[in-house]
Amino acid sequence: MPEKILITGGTGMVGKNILEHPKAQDYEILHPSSKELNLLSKEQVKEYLTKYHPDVIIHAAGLVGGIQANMANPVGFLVQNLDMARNLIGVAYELKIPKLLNIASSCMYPRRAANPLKESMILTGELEPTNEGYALAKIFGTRLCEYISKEDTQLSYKTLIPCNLYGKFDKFDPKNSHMLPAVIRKIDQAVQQQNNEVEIWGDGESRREFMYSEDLADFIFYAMPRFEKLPQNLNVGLGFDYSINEYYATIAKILGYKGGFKHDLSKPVGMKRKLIDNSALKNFGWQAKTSLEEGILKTYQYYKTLENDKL
Ligand SMILES: NC(=O)C1=CN([C@@H]2O[C@H](COP(=O)(O)OP(=O)(O)OC[C@H]3O[C@@H](n4cnc5c(N)ncnc54)[C@H](OP(=O)(O)O)[C@@H]3O)[C@@H](O)[C@H]2O)C=CC1
Ligand SMILES: C[C@H]1O[C@H](OP(=O)(O)OP(=O)(O)OC[C@H]2O[C@@H](n3cnc4c(=O)[nH]c(N)nc43)[C@H](O)[C@@H]2O)[C@@H](O)[C@@H](O)C1=O
Repeated sequence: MPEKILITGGTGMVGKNILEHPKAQDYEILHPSSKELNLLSKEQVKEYLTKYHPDVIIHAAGLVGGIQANMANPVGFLVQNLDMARNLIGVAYELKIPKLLNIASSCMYPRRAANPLKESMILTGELEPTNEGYALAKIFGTRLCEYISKEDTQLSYKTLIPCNLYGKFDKFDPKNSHMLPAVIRKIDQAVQQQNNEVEIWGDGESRREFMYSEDLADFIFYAMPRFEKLPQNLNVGLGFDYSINEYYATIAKILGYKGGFKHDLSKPVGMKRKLIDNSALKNFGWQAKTSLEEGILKTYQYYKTLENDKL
């Protein structure tokens, strides 16, 4: 019998990349949308998990957005993400679901911690204010998994800490999107409209580590048969980063934009740098395969398939 996996967030970017991965066929996968299973309702979570009792849960659901969405709605980002984690992880624990993989984020590292950010640095300092609510919820889920795995050794609840992600099924609208899809949209529009100036938020000197989402899906299927060996908390990133200016320049090259750039210093910039340490990931025996250029091209091709009303 194949292992039965429940994926939350199966309609999102990470979830869809997991479901599209060739190794998904080796498992029986349940992937309810939020309409079928609203994680904000403890009753629904209990009913669903009691009915289906999966062997593994991959928690990839959340309220997710870029810096501006986080700043505009800190209450939602804190409360919804915390409630989803509390209901899902809490009920899984009550029902003794054996394995759970919680997806956190590099946002939960302290804003002033030295880079590269090691797993041991969680809760060692003040958080970045632009996404503090979201980070607190992610820390809550991460610690809850740690406590459960310690308290009941029959249960193995682990956390992955990905860097920024991008790829197919990303969000491209300027209010909610992360930097990379936002820039693909901006530069594509400039090319289409023959504009010669694109605006960069901030001075462009901040640095980010962006991994192609398909690579995270690949890591998850690498980790599944090795679940017991997976560290309690594991950074999943590339081991290198680029400045925001470099991302704009690379996207411009791939999309054929020849115009200039202007920095808007009134826009939020967030963390100066959040490069995660990938030594434990390397020891675990995996590394990302997609180059930035290849990932941008594939994401751009996906973007061009979207109808205007889906942007
Ligand atoms: N994108 C990124 O850069 C990064 C993401 N992460 C983490 O990865 C995970 C996935 O992110 P990503 O795929 O980008 O996010 P998306 O915004 O693309 O997808 C979010 C998913 O969460 C689901 N969801 C939202 N609210 C609920 C709810 N109340 N009940 C059930 N499901 C709900 C949505 O379902 P529906 O559509 O049916 O409402 C959707 O499937 C998140 O935990 C995120 O924090 C970590 C680091 C970086
Ligand atoms: C992974 C992590 O990602 C989020 O944090 P973030 O990395 O700060 O978010 P971001 O991708 O939106 O921005 C990255 C950088 O890029 C700069 N930037 C330039 N120009 C644009 C631009 O046009 N749009 C955006 N959004 N940013 C821009 C922007 O000023 C910033 O310096 C968390 O909220 C949270 O969601 C989370 O988990």
